[in-house]
Amino acid sequence: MPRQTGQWMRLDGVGRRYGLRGPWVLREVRLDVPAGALLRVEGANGSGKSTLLRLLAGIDRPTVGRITGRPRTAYVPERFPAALPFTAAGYLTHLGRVHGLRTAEASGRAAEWLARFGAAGHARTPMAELSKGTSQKVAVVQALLADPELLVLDEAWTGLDPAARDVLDRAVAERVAAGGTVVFVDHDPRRLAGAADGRFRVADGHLRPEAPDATADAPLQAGPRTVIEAEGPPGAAPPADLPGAPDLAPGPDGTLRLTVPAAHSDALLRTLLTARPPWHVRAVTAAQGPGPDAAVPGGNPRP
Ligand SMILES: Nc1ncnc2c1ncn2[C@@H]1O[C@H](COP(=O)(O)OP(=O)(O)OP(=O)(O)O)[C@@H](O)[C@H]1O
Repeated sequence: MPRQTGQWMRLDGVGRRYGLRGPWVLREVRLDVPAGALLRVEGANGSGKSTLLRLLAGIDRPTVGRITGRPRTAYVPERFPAALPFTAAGYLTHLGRVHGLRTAEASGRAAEWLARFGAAGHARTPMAELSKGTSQKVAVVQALLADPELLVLDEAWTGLDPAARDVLDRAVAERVAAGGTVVFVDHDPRRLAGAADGRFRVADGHLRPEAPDATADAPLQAGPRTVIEAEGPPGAAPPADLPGAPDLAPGPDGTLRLTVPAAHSDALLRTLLTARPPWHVRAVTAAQGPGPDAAVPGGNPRP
């Protein structure tokens, strides 16, 4: 997909209440959604996060106010309707066509994405027979299938196994790197920590910007670390100013192994994937063994 520039969606004076006399769940929401951004929405249970995401996804309308500038949008709902009369591949191909893909393209992409999420073996399983985790993979794949400009993820990682969560992290980084925008809610505060361009909190019906991602700060040099195996163009040095000051070491088959605090892994992935020319990410795994106290820093200085 060509890189998007300057495409915005705007929420202006948006309010939502359910029923004529229901309480206002959201009031006077004003939000500019820029192209090429990763935005996180936080808030207590029942504060209105899903309500906001449904408005952003375009599957619900504001009671008052205006939403302008709708990009091509895909959405992973908090609850995915699993009991649909399709096989997984049949459903995804159908959805791909709804998103404007030709049948062969839709079924090819469905197969690729199912394989990437480790669910290729379930392509022909009826949706109603899928496990919860596989059903969630299908929910995620239907949204990724057609390279949406705006991807709205409501707790999309919940129910995925760790490998699939990593795949989704990477897919999000790729979407943003390609100029798309991703808006997400997740109960895990470490989800894509350090990578978000903006954080917002829903409280008392209002949406307010939060301070820049505090989790990107130095204390997260301690804690879990992620190993990224990446392959660059032949003979190329790694991009300058790698986020998270990764430790660098040769990996298998001519790859470079970058070990970074987990909180910085998405920002690092994004830097690698958007390098010119881009680096290819071969594997992303959790680091084994002792943390950074025992590691020898050998990477770039922190930006
Ligand atoms: N379809 C609906 N009809 C009536 N009330 C609704 C509907 N959807 C949400 N609500 C109410 O709106 C409020 C906000 O709900 P919402 O699901 O948006 O919150 P949330 O922040 O996503 O919650 P959680 O973190 O528990 O998922 C709640 O009081 C909820 O009961």
